[in-house]
Parts: sequence; structure tokens; C-alpha cells
Amino acid sequence: MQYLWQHISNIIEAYKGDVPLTHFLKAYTKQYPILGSRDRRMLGMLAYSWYRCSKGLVRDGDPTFQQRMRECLVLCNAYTPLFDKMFSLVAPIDVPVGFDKELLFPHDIPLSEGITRGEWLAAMQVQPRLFIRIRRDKDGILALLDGKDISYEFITPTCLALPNGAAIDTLLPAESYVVQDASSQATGAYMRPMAGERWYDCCSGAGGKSLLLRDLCPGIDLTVSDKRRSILDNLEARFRQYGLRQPTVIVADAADRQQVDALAKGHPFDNILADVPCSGSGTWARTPEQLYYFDPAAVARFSQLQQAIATNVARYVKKGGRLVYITCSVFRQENEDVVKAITGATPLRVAEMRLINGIATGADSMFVAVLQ
Ligand SMILES: C[S@@+](CC[C@H](N)C(=O)[O-])C[C@H]1O[C@@H](n2cnc3c(N)ncnc32)[C@H](O)[C@@H]1O
Repeated sequence: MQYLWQHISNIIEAYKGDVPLTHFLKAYTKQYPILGSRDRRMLGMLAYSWYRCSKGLVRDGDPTFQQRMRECLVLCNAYTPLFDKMFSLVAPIDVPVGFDKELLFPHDIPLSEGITRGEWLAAMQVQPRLFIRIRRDKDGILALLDGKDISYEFITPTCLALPNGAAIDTLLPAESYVVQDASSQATGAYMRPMAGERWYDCCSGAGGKSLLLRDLCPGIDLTVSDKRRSILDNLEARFRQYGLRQPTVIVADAADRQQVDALAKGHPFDNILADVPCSGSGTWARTPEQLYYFDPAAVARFSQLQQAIATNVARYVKKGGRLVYITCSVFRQENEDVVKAITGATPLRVAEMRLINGIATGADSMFVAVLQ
């Protein structure tokens, strides 16, 4: 087990935050086929705990890398007997290494209404849960989970929380559920699509919200766009997988006036969904490497892009129609401030606005504003 020390040091030395940690770990362990599934799992737990906690360690007593790593595992509740052998040669620390979560984020960036800095930073030490949205055959899904003794909790009648790592992909029929965070599912309550309406999802990504929209109301006419062709391929594949009618799919930069004009062809939409690119700070408990490598200048850049996208597409909201603005950020500059900019630049007015605080549920946090 001592060989794992060399691997985790290499990982932490080489990883610079430019790709998702999960991709980096996969690529790294692939180079060492000798590492078994238990080794890979342990390296994952070590690396994630490190990025969740290490910056918050108060380094009194000059602890070694190995001692700090143990503190991180303990702080994240991730130290199990699995690690006993690996840590058997690591000396105990005389003075406990303290932890100050404020050190994790030494920036004075205001948060949205509905979440406190203390609870947000405390949530970084806890891995959020796995959530599914049930699409069909709820009884069948529950019977399969019961049959494998997989515990679950209902968050809503169609939202189930499951333990992380539950092997549902080989157990549940693929078309019966969607993996989707509970807060992301909760944004559906603000969409309220009705049959016959024309909807435009201007930053659709792989279609998490578009699929939700179609499931809520199969009778809508849906157009989707994203800047990236590759992610729209994923969206199309997912619509096929779920047996849903394909939307109109267009590659477009939603911040570009001419591209949106060409897409809309002069016809306004009843409703536009703008689930815009953002810092993702409401999801950093899942991706703690983003907290670790955060560049505070990114917030202003995102805020400008969000305003550009929202005000650009807002020109095509029908009179009486709605713009549903969504982020997975907890920063005010990406949320309330952008909404203010939209109401300043367009005739749209705020009908509803809320930070969906997912911490108590073990979910992400998201912001949603409905402008009419
Ligand atoms: C928050 S993600 C969307 C997630 C998606 N709605 C879902 O629920 O799965 C934002 C998306 O915006 C796209 N994007 C970034 N800049 C864009 C732009 N200027 N125009 C259109 N799409 C953009 C990104 O490629 C990304 O897929």
C-alpha cells in the first residue's frame, strides 16, 4: 500500500486544474494497469479530500504531506479502515492541525440572498448525493433498488436521492430515469411549459433542462442551441435514448446578435430558457478542484457574458412571454446583478427569483429568475 503514496504525490504535483479532476484521474490510472479498482477508489478519495480541505489546514507544527493528507481524509469523513495500512508508517501529530474553512476561499465575493458564506464553505467538505429523476415505471425502479438493497430517499414524488456510487446504470432501464441533481430538477417548477408553446433553450448543453421541459410537456415546440457542436450531438443522442421527439438543433453563439437573428428568423418565442455558462460555484462540492483553482477575475467575465447572452436573446421573447434565467452559481454578480442588468436593458420585469439552496438536501445550489 505504500506505493499509493508515490501515486497520490504524482497526482497532486501534476494536476493543475485545467481539466476536470475525474478525467485527470482516469487518464492517470490508465497508465498504470497494475492499479486495481480498490487502488483507484482510494486514490480518488485521497485526491478529492485534498482539494476539499488542504487549503483550509492551519499548518502549526509543520506537518508532513502525509500527515496533512490524513487530516484531509478525516475532515471529509473519508478515513476508513481501508486506509489503515497506507497510513501505518505515518507518525501521529503532537499538535492537531487546525482547520479554518475561511482559508478555502480568501476572496470577498458577495453571495446571493438565500445562502450564507459559512454554510456554503462547510458544504465543500461533503460530497453531494446522487439524484435521479424518475421518468416512468416508478414501482419497477423501486423494486429493482429494493432487490439490491440500495437505500433511497424521496425528495419529491419523482426525485430520488441515492448513495454516491450506487451502480444504477447496470440495474435500472436506461429510458426510465435521468441522472439529474435535485436542484436542477427543482428549476422545472419555474418553467411551466404548455402544449403548443414555442420554447428556445439558448445554452442547452447536453440537454438536462431541455429533456426536463419535454418530459414536463411533450407538446411544446422546442429549439435548442449551444456554441459547441459536440455537446449538441450528446443532446441529440439523449433525446433518441429517451424516445423523445428531436428539437430543432442549431449551433449558435447566443451572445451574437446576428446568429440569434438568423436562428429566430424574426419569430419570437413564447418562452426562452437561458441556463447560462457560469462559475459553477453552486456545484463546487462535487468538483472541489474548481474551488481550489478558482480565479476571482472569472466572476466578472462570466457576469458580462451572461448579460450579453440574456439581453441578446430577450429581444425574441414574445410580448407577455417569459425569460427563465438560470445559473448554478451562488455569486450575486452572476445572479441578482445580471437580473438587474436585464431589467435595465429590456422591457422584462422580475416575476419570480430564488436561490435554490441545495445544501440541506445534499444537492447543488442553483439560481433561477423568471422575467416576464
Ligand atoms: C450551464 S451549461 C448548460 C447546461 C444545460 N442547460 C443542462 O441543463 O444540461 C451552459 C452551456 O452554455 C454553452 N455556452 C457557453 N457560451 C455560450 C454562448 N456564447 N452561446 C451559446 N452557448 C454557450 C456551454 O457550451 C454550455 O453547454
